[in-house]
Amino acid sequence: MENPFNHGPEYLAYLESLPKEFFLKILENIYLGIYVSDRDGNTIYANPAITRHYGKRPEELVTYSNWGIWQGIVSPPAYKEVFEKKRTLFYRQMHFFSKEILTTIAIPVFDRNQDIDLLIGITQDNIVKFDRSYDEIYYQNTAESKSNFKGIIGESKIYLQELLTLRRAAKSKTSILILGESGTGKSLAARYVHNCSKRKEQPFLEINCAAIPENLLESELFGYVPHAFTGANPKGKKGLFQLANHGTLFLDEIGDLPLSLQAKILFVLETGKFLPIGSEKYIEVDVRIISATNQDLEQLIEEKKFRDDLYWRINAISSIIPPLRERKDDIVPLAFHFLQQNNRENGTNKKMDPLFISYLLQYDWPGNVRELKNIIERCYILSPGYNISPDKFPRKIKSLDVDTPYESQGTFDEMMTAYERDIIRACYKKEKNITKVQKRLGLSQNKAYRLVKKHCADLEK
Ligand SMILES: Nc1ncnc2c1ncn2[C@@H]1O[C@H](COP(=O)(O)OP(=O)(O)OP(=O)(O)O)[C@@H](O)[C@H]1O
Repeated sequence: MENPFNHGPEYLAYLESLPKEFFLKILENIYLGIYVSDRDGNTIYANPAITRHYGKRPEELVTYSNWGIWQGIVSPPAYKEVFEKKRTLFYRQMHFFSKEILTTIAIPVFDRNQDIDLLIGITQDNIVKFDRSYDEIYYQNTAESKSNFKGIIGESKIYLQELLTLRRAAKSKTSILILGESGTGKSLAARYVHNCSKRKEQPFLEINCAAIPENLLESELFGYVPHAFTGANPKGKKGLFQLANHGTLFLDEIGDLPLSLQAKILFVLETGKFLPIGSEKYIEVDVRIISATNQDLEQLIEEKKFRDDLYWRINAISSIIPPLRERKDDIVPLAFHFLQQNNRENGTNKKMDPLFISYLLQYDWPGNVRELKNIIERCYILSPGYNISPDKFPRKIKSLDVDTPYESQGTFDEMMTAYERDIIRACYKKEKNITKVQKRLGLSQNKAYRLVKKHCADLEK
């Protein structure tokens, strides 16, 4: 048997073991019209569905010896051209008598000398009424469709459920607290709430409370009057609360908000007004607050670093965005989405190979969606060809794959040390404690201590 698809020997043997009746059953029952001509244009096979398209029964067709018969039936005829162009052709044809439009694919099959051996024609009429279309099914089950929000990707039940909660909460003015590990998509979720709300035409402003020093944070949030303090803009400055009036203000990393500002924010939330720095006149605002953090706020309350009254105010509704490792169904759609972004920006059409995808699914993604996005971008940039293959993965991801074809990365001892390092570091990052690493990996106390010291010195600081 010819093996143009380079099947492995086992699969090839399996195919050869299947009985002829099995293949006949498939061909005869397929709803698409199929016929096969030899290199001289003699029709050597036609399946029953072809009758629906061309009004001729298979036995009538195979007795004709020349593909020229099609010239009086469909226009334009495809088959002569396939012999000239020697490639698959896609045609829209019209049936002369019924005036129906047919979609036809004419596929040349080559012999060892690259001459056309057979020609396969596949024909489909366009009158088929689809019971369901892929787009419809796919779209119904994705975050983009459920959310009406372009660029939010997800198919896992737990993620879609979280988006549903947020969408419902968006309808009111209630404060929302979004929790989740870093990189899970909390900021994106905040935007999503805004877009689902009546405020979507109004401003959406965000500030990262951890990234700005306390004194600047206050003037960013509340603004100041002219000459409020030395170094201030003489014209004064409007704060985010004022700029976001009628819209949404997103307070990212709210766990890092200094206590003094927590009191001020609580006041705005309770009264709907605030004093800009240096002013004695309250400004009234109507702002929806969404906050996010990856810290444990209840723990911060116990440590007296976060006010519990503010906590209850911002937490009218809370949503926990699950880490990516708990919603593996989202990994592939997200990866495709990020790859498409890169393809679009660069006018390319790179594809991920199946091994690449299996690596994606095996990894734990401690940096969540952000890490996935970065890895896809990195692999996209580093893969020069059409195919994105996993050899561009960072070693920490590759080391998880036990089925990787062997490729030498040094001596046996060097590879074992690298492997040991990956395991210990991954475990220590997760457990953050030597005793837990010891238990998790079933090590002796001494060995756990020695390995963590050896491989995780930088993580211990
Ligand atoms: N469901 C999603 N669909 C598409 N892109 C996503 C999704 N979730 C996250 N991203 C992308 O992943 C990156 C990280 O998301 P985002 O900044 O919202 O995370 P975060 O939880 O707010 O992170 P941090 O805690 O560090 O502030 C962003 O580029 C974001 O657009």
